[in-house]
Amino acid sequence: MPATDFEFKEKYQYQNGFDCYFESEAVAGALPVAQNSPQKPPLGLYAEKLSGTAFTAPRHENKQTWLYRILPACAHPPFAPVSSPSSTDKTLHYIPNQLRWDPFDHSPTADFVSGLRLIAGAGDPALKQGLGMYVFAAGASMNPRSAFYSADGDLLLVAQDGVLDIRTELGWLLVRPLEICVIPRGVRFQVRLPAGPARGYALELYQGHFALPELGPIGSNGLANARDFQTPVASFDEDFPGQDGHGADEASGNGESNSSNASSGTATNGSHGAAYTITAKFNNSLFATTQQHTPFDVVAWHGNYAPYKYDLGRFNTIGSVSFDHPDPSIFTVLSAASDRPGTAVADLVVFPPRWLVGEDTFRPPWYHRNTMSEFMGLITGAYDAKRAGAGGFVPGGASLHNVMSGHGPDVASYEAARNAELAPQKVGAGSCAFMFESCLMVGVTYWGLETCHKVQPEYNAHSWQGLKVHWKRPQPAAVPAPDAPASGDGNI
Ligand SMILES: O=C(O)Cc1cc(O)ccc1O
Ligand SMILES: [Fe+2]
Repeated sequence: MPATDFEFKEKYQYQNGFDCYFESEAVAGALPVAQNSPQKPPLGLYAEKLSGTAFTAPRHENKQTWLYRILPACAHPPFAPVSSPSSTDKTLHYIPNQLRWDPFDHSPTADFVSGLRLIAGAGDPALKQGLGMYVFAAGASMNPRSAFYSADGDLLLVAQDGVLDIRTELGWLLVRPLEICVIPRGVRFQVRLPAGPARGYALELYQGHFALPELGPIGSNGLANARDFQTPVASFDEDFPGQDGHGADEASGNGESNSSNASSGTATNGSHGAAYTITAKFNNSLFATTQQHTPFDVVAWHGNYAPYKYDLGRFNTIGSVSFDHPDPSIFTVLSAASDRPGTAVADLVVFPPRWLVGEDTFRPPWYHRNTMSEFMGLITGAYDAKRAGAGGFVPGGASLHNVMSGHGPDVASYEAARNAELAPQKVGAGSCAFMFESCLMVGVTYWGLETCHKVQPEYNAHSWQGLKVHWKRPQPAAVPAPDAPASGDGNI
């Protein structure tokens, strides 16, 4: 059901900034003053610390959030394994072929968790190394009495089709196509679909966290600006069957009541009955437990380990205004560093609408082989240098150009760009492609190679087998006289 204006304002409130130390309380006075863990936290809440880095990580990397909640997260029976395709299909197959996928199917029945498919990855969540690349397709909201978290890593979601209404322990995020969000490792969340089926891409970062890329000589603004990242405000439910939450020394907060969630409201008695299911992704297997109380009971929080969203339309695109096609690193939105400076385990790169003005320049991406692997998706529109339409690079589809796998414009794009008149040209109007780029070699799951039935077998043949030979053997030239002037073939 679409949110009314009133619901919209109440529910989706954000704090602006990237990697800030935020604080938010849904009930005034819920945050303790000048300390984190008083003997009795305000309003009878429990204090719970959520660590995103080792306690002793350097201050500039340290990430943690203090949650003030009605019951701590540990209050649940043991988890039990859940059989699911994602728990079994995690063997990665390493092949050098260029791969492209037709748009992945929508799913009428799956919710976000059952509709999340590992397509490719590298490393090992148990070692906290590497990353997973996913597509998701959901036709149903998650049960309002359910929550999901991943112990494997921070989850970056790229909405491609449909709207994601995401309830997290720390508040609500509305994520629409052309927006992305990051849910940190461990944060429990629930995905609802207020506008029908949703489809998108996800990257799970098994190590470290995303940061904004260095700007170097660009200066202090540009690319994704820090103030455009948005983190939710605290929001909570009260549903604690069999518990009297109104002890003599405790005040009851006014829970934010969400009209689309039958379980929410201000009731603190056991009238609802049904249990909440918590599903955990742990070493790429799913486990579930049930508990009688809502997991969305965080009344206040403070810290710098929190979900956030970003509208890709706010990206400040920078490019060459003289000649040559620059490296795509100028399009980096977020970057997760490896141990080597400047070498990312995962970059999120976008290709937004932009002007191309390069003189005497082959304007599309050059042919190249990259020591990094490149997984690309298309949110909307068309990508320059790749065929659009059926059998091409299509919204909702994907491509993978692995370590040192050659790629570049297809024949038609090459010939067109080679002969194009080089007037200023706007490319990608109304379109947005993105890339997950990684320094790691990426393996593909059986689902990605076979079960999804989306691999385009003719991708290489249709793209590059027809490339023409333009080579012309030079005729022997007269040797220039030793006192002839320099050619002066610079750009001035
Ligand atoms: O391969 C691709 O399409 C992505 C890409 C784009 C670009 O502008 C330069 C290099 C690159 O890998
Ligand atoms: Fe590339």
